Amino acid sequence: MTEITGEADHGLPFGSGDDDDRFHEECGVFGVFAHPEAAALTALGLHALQHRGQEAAGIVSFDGQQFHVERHIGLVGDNFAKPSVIDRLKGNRAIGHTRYATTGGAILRNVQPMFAEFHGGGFAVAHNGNLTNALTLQRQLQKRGSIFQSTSDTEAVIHLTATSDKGPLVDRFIDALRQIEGAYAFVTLSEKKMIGVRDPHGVRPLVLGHVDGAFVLASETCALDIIGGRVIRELEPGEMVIITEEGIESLKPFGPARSRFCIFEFVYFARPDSLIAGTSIYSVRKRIGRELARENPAAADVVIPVPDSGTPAAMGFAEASGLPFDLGIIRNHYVGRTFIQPTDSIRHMGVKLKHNPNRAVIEGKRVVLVDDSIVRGTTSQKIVQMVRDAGATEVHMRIASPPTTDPCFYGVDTPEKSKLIASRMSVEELARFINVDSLSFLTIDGLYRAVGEARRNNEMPQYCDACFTGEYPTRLTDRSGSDNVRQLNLIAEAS
Ligand SMILES: O=P(O)(O)OC[C@H]1O[C@H](OP(=O)(O)OP(=O)(O)O)[C@H](O)[C@@H]1O
Ligand SMILES: NC(=O)CC[C@H](N)C(=O)O
Ligand code: SF4
Ligand SMILES: [Mg+2]
Repeated sequence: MTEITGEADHGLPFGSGDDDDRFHEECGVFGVFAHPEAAALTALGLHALQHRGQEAAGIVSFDGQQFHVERHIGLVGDNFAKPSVIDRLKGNRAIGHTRYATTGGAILRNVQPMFAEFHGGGFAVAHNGNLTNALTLQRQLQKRGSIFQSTSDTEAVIHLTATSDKGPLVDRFIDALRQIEGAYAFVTLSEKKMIGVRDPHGVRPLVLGHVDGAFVLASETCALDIIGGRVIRELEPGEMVIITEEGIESLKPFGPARSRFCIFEFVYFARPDSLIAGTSIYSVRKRIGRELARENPAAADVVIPVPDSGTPAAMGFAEASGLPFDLGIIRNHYVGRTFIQPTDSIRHMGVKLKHNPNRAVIEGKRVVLVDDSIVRGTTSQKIVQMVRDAGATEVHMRIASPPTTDPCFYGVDTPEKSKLIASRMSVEELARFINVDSLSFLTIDGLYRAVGEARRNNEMPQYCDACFTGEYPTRLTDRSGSDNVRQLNLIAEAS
């Protein structure tokens, strides 16, 4: 996992430099406007969004005169639970962020919300997503004199907004958004406004809600639940909402684009108790498991999830196949992510620390193991060995998504293509590698069926599924440009 303090920032446009090659969470954004407990509610909202990013968290508030900024490496609960911290975040409006880095290392100066003093006032920005032309923009801006304070992609938006020749802040922000490519859900705070906006394809989620009559923006509905708030609706792809003392206004600043929401949110990222398009993620995951069982049945005695992420799909699998479901692997919840060090030997040990077999339900059984995805194959290899050592007579692995063959450039930290095991091996080779009696993945159409479509529309896919298909919904300018995108930063830095 990421070494947080004292880490040299590699400055790469993609990937945080994290040497643990999983599909990691992305980021969580939250904001509340015109509520006397704005900072406390934001801390709670971020706590509910902790699963989306555990490296760092930050809150920016505004008290009518001044902005207050608290940004920390580490978990929300470790940094924002103390009343003294919340007391420093004065004001009745606040925005917050939980980060898992995708561009720029996990160091303090990349922690969000980012904040800048513009001509005309302060501007704070919280971003979930990743820009695919950030490095290209950064170079152009630097040639024009911009001095970047971080190595995060998000900062380009601040410079583009600051240097725009348009008039009011909203127009300058829109001007900036029209120049960026990639995926984003932004929540911003200026002296008079809180703005929420989703990219034209709506790759990343953002919901609008309210609590005690105050407007709230959040990545997921679970962040509204924790504060006793209510969902109003999801922002539409390409929609911007502007919240002021006077109320709320909705704009569509971009041309028409097809919705391409991230299908992996259903598979893994979002919390199971969150709703997307009114449907619970938990129920979609169970449907995914049912599809998986229909497509890939297994002659076995028991269905066992790889916790936590494989659990709802395993329940669906058991239901559709008529096999008993049992907790054959117990997960230790006290193995924090930062506890696992980024060396190969200790990474393997990390998996052992996290999962332990429950021999009582495994011994002498033909086991179906269900997990949501195989990224590098480390988890599967270890878990299968564990289950065999605990006395399973056969092990059949069923994966609740198609093979992950391509990296995500939209806000999920993924290993490069060559490290994605499914891009290098056929299913048969992979089955041998992880040492199972059989291995199957859900088909892409099976996944689309589980999210409520008849099948994938191959001409115009309804979702972003690029990590399974290699078909990216936006340009990847930094990757295709002539510049060497892997140029390193000149400074190594400590937080
Ligand atoms: O093939 P690998 O590279 O080993 O990665 C795949 C595993 O990583 C994720 O789980 P993770 O352990 O990160 O978290 P979880 O507890 O939320 O499932 C995912 O759910 C798989 O179980
Ligand atoms: N995972 C994310 O959404 C990260 C947001 C942004 N790209 C960053 O690295 O800070
Ligand atoms: S590439 Fe995969 S993880 Fe990334 S946004 Fe698309 S579907 Fe989601
Ligand atoms: Mg998992």
